[in-house]
Amino acid sequence: MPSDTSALLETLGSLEQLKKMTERIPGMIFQFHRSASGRMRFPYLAGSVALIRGVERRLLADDAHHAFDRVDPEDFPRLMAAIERSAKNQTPLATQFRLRQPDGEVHWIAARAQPEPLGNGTLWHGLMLDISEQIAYQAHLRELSDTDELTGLANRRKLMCRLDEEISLSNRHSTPLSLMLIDLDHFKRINDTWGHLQGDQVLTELAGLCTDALREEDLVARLGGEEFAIMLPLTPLSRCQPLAERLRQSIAAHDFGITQGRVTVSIGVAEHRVGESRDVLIERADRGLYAAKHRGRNLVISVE
Ligand SMILES: Nc1nc2c(ncn2[C@@H]2O[C@H](COP(=O)(O)OP(=O)(O)OP(=O)(O)O)[C@@H](O)[C@H]2O)c(=O)[nH]1
Repeated sequence: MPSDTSALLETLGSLEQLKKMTERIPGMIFQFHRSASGRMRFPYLAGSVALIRGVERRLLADDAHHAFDRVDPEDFPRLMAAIERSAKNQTPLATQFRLRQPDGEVHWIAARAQPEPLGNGTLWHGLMLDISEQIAYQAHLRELSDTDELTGLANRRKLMCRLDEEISLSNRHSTPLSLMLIDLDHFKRINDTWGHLQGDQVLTELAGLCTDALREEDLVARLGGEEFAIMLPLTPLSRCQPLAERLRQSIAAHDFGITQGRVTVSIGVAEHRVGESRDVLIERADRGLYAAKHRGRNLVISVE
């Protein structure tokens, strides 16, 4: 066989191998072009068809909007800004966005690409990867780090974050925001009499009672030990006080599986004052709680 024929066969072989490989990679390699007039297209696109299902590649070679139309509207401006920045500064494009599939399924895509200035615009060479699993895993980790293991309620960290958000809304719009601090009475005695496992059961049931008593917008959290907190957005003290009172009564009446009436709580309540810091709000609610304990427990005390 003449050597130029064998070289040609070798080249065809490696092209075939390259084609096979790009079809099997769990993502896409691409060239993306944006002209000086803003026209966008994918002159080259190879890889997993699952990434942009239902859009013909030859259409994308002519107009990238067939793919961009699928980008979540919340992510679209960020994606365009990243492209603009990369073209302007000639720095690598690195971004992620949600892409909707024809069946409504949403995938998170990470795109990385190197820009190359051309006379009539910019050509990027890059790859896209489906990172939905990593994003879901990160969300799961975040959920774990925000959750109290025993009761499944939000933990202190989560409460503090949400309080900061709600306080800033309350400051901006002068909307009411209330906070209850709840502490089990003589919980040590419950543990000592019935054992730690039964104590845990009481904490879990109490968490359920608090959650059942409130609206979805309210946040019930376990601060640690036998102390809980409830944040009530858009709720003034005049509404929070009777809610706390009702909750106190329902807990005192609940059968926890140990002698009825043995489980009670003390509750301190305070309403956020515009401009007040998170710590001061907590400190005022805590003062109410302390007073409730001091005056004999199984009480709700509001601090004006
Ligand atoms: N079962 C169980 N007990 C806990 C947990 N965390 C803290 N405790 C117990 O909660 C009890 C809290 O006791 P204290 O701080 O003395 O308060 P108290 O007995 O509730 O008394 P007052 O608050 O003054 O009414 C301690 O016995 C802790 O061991 C937990 O996760 N599970």
